[in-house]
Amino acid sequence: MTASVSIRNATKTFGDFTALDDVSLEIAAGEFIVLLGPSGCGKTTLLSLLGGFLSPTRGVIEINGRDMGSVAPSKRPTTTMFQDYALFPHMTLRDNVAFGLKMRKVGKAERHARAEELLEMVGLKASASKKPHELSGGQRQRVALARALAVEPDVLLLDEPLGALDLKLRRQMQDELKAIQKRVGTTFVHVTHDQEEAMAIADRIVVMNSGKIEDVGRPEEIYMRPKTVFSASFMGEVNFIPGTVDAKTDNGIHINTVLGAVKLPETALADPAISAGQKITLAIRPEHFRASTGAGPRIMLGAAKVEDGSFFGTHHRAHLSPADYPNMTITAHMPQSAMIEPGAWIDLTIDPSSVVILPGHATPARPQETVAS
Ligand SMILES: Nc1ncnc2c1ncn2[C@@H]1O[C@H](COP(=O)(O)OP(=O)(O)OP(=O)(O)O)[C@@H](O)[C@H]1O
Repeated sequence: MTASVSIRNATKTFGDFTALDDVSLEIAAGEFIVLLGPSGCGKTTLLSLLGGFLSPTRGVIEINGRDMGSVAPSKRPTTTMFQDYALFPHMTLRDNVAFGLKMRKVGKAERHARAEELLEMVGLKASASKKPHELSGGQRQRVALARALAVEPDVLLLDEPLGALDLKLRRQMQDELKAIQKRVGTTFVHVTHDQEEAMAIADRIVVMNSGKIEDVGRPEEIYMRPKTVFSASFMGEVNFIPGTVDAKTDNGIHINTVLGAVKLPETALADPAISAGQKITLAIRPEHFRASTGAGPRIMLGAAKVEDGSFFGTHHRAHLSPADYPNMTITAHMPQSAMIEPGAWIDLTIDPSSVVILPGHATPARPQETVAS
């Protein structure tokens, strides 16, 4: 009913193009893994290697410790649910869900009982005798999920299964998908380019870029402690401040930035190997700025001028230009009570524990908007 997955040094080339480049990943039995990344980063290629629709050019795929190298897709303990989960239009929902069991020669009474059980789980038992055209998009998607689970795969592979749904339904289905996964305990590997979806459903998110894994972690780890500039910018909004490591001491990491010198705790390093003299980027989420001094440890980033601001109820969202580097735009969430008027000057401070020191320089000085739709 559930299985661990081991991907070791998997590479997939198409001619001289490398779609997947030396990817390794361990997935625990019963985990909900989300492969997240922009179009063309290799998510579907990786899923296809797991399902057996593609063979790796190099590397090994194991499911529950068994090498899948010579195992055909139909013989693998996996089922793939594609975005265009075509249900059979002439069949009832019951027969759609029972179809895989029929192919496996399971008797009618047993497969119908199992189909009804699964339809009940997805909230559609009362509609078992309906045909797919009588359903909404979300309901059809639930039938497709029940159908995929009917054959009891150890690993369910989902390729943008919610991509065809409108935003509201998609959010609702994300909650349902997560609840169902926890109930059945099957290992889910789910592909999406929607970072909110990844945050909502994943036990762990795998951030991919140009055929490589950039970052792996729980949603809060990826958001709060990203490992790379790409990962930080793909997951929500972030400000990048370029700098250089001046010195690493027992007392902290001394950094020169375009906004002045700062000292940060060692825990701020995304990679402990970052060393003195190296180019780095400070990543700061908009909600981690403070408008002025207050309780607790903080570092000053100097004065900044308010360019514009909007009131969001819980906070102001302001665009600021630092006095020391006016070409940079910083996006900051300021308290409700802050005086956010264009032209006003405020002191920018941050809690040092919220800053991440990333290796390398990010090219844009402007904050990265969320990439996902
Ligand atoms: N059969 C193929 N032949 C040649 N190139 C391919 C083939 N399949 C995929 N690619 C290329 O490999 C890269 C990765 O494709 P893949 O479908 O894995 O991306 P993806 O991350 O799933 O993107 P999307 O979100 O758009 O589906 C792309 O540049 C794609 O054009």
